[in-house]
Amino acid sequence: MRTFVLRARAAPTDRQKLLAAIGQEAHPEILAHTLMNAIFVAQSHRPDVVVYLVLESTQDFSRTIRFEASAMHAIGGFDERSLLGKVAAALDVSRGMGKEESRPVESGVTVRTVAFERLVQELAADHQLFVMDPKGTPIREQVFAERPCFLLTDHIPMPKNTFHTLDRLGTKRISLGRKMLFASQCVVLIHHALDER
Ligand SMILES: C[S@@+](CC[C@H](N)C(=O)[O-])C[C@H]1O[C@@H](n2cnc3c(N)ncnc32)[C@H](O)[C@@H]1O
Repeated sequence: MRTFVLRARAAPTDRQKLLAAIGQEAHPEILAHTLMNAIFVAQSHRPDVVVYLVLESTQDFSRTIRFEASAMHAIGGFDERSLLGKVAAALDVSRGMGKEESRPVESGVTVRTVAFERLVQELAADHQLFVMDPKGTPIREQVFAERPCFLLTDHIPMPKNTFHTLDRLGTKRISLGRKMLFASQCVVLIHHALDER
């Protein structure tokens, strides 16, 4: 199983704002590109993938949307409109939720009002955590266990405090080279590195 967590710090948790922001400063298209490259391959999809999108531009609570590829009956198209449509549908379902509630959206998709750091603490229980960082250990030198989980951000970096939490959880820093890439490009290279083993 491969797990990806995208911390989308600029992504609005309001459907209208999310969709209106496509191509604007918040760049919610990053969510669609990351989902697309995590789940889809040509003419098929990868069943062994879970993706968490954590949307943090909010008036109340972060929204964490979990996509489990093997449980999704209607994955739909891989274009931005379809993928952001799935995100928007989850945001609609999450309206009015209190802190740390969870609701099903459709088969394989759930939404929670859980924050990034809490999510990562939960994942640490049964995943090997990696935070993507151009200055980390080259991915080819890293040994992977059964359940690696890769942590990424949108265009806004992880706050410094988060690294203290991640260090406490034993998170390792992994590099895909010195060039700064999009999160979605990292996902492709991570899949490739694991596919080759
Ligand atoms: C566009 S980058 C984030 C850029 C952000 N301004 C920053 O300084 O972190 C998106 C995500 O990809 C990761 N990333 C980008 N290039 C990488 C590389 N060469 N190796 C490992 N991770 C990388 C970043 O760590 C981040 O999680």
